[in-house]
Amino acid sequence: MGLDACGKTTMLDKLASSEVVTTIPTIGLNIETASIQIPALARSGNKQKFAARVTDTGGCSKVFPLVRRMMMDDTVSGIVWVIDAADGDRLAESPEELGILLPKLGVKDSDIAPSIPILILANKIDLPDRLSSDEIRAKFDSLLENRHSAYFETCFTAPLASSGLPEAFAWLGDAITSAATGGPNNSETTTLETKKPVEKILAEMRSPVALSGNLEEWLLRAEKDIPAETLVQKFYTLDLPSWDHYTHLRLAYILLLKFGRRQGKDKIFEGFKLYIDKSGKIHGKSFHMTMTYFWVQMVHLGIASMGVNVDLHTLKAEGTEKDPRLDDFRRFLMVNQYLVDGQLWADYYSKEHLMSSEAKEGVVFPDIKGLPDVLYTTVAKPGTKERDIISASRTALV
Ligand SMILES: Nc1nc2c(ncn2[C@@H]2O[C@H](COP(=O)(O)OP(=O)(O)OP(=O)(O)O)[C@@H](O)[C@H]2O)c(=O)[nH]1
Ligand SMILES: [Mg+2]
Repeated sequence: MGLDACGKTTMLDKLASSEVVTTIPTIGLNIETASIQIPALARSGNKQKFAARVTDTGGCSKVFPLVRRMMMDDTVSGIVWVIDAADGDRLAESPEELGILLPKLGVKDSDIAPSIPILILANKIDLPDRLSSDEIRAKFDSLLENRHSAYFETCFTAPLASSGLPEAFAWLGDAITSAATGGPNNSETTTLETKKPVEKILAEMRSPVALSGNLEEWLLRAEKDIPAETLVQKFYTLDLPSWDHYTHLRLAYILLLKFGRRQGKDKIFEGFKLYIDKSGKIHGKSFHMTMTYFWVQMVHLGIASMGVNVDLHTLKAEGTEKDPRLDDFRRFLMVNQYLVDGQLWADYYSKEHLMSSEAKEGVVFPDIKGLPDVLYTTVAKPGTKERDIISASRTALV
């Protein structure tokens, strides 16, 4: 459980099928239940499987009364509470909602350590504007005092092995077993610990194995995805099926090709800002100018790398037929595989620089290395990684 848009459905889809599928907000009383099996590490270090029946409730607090009722009738072995670590605006709301729920689980007196273990998952740690673990823990400390709980940092959009989930569910598995057998864990008070360092999760997310896993998922997704024009239409009617890195790149690809560099870039800036402000689906996020510019630049470079019939600076088609076509996103991904790395910005910008208010409100130059230049990319040998090509001259910010 957790507030809306924190990632519950993404997690469930991931655990149920081991692949991330497109999510739309789980609305109202749509309560989904699925069986999951997670490869987890037992406390002993041995590999084990965690199997469970899990219910995804949707984050809307209107469903909470129903959930509470369900929990009283049903057997609840453990609670997984998900937090959007990058949603600073709603961080206070999250423990409040959990606080409303906990007394309904049969334990009214908070100084009795309840036997139901609570797994707190701070999700979306891949996002640069995520809160620190200290900030998050501070909000939950008093609520979880004397309760059997643990805190883990996760990224549901990362491959399962590096998502932090196996370690987190290993803890939950042990905790549930101990609670059932009245073992030593039962009397354990709150242990808010990060079991896997964030740096490790982030490094693993960028490892060749993880990125090739992402690429495989994305290629499958691109094969079955809605047509480009439908996506654009949904973008303008504020009704996209998801708002993730894949969707951002696909929109940038389509808009740059459809309208050319200058107009396409403006449409991306204006459209993304409008979508974040008005769609009502994106909480706690505001438009980030430099980040958007960075990805526009990367997608522009990617299109240029396709060796196609367009002017490389303006992205205007030189022939009558546009090549590549708007629906060639799959080919675009195959040529520009490194773009599945949502942390690519970290090669160019330090987190402090990118997260400064100056960078959010206007475009700033990178502080680690210059952005690559379109012209350099076009002379690169096939197979050369874009990230290896460093432009000596700083790209004009237009
Ligand atoms: N960057 C990033 N995005 C994530 C992560 N986990 C989920 N998301 C995105 O967050 C958005 C919301 O995720 P959902 O799984 O729909 O959230 P939910 O909690 O089910 O939301 P409701 O159904 O509205 O309660 C989607 O666009 C996901 O792709 C993550 O670890 N990192
Ligand atoms: Mg959902």
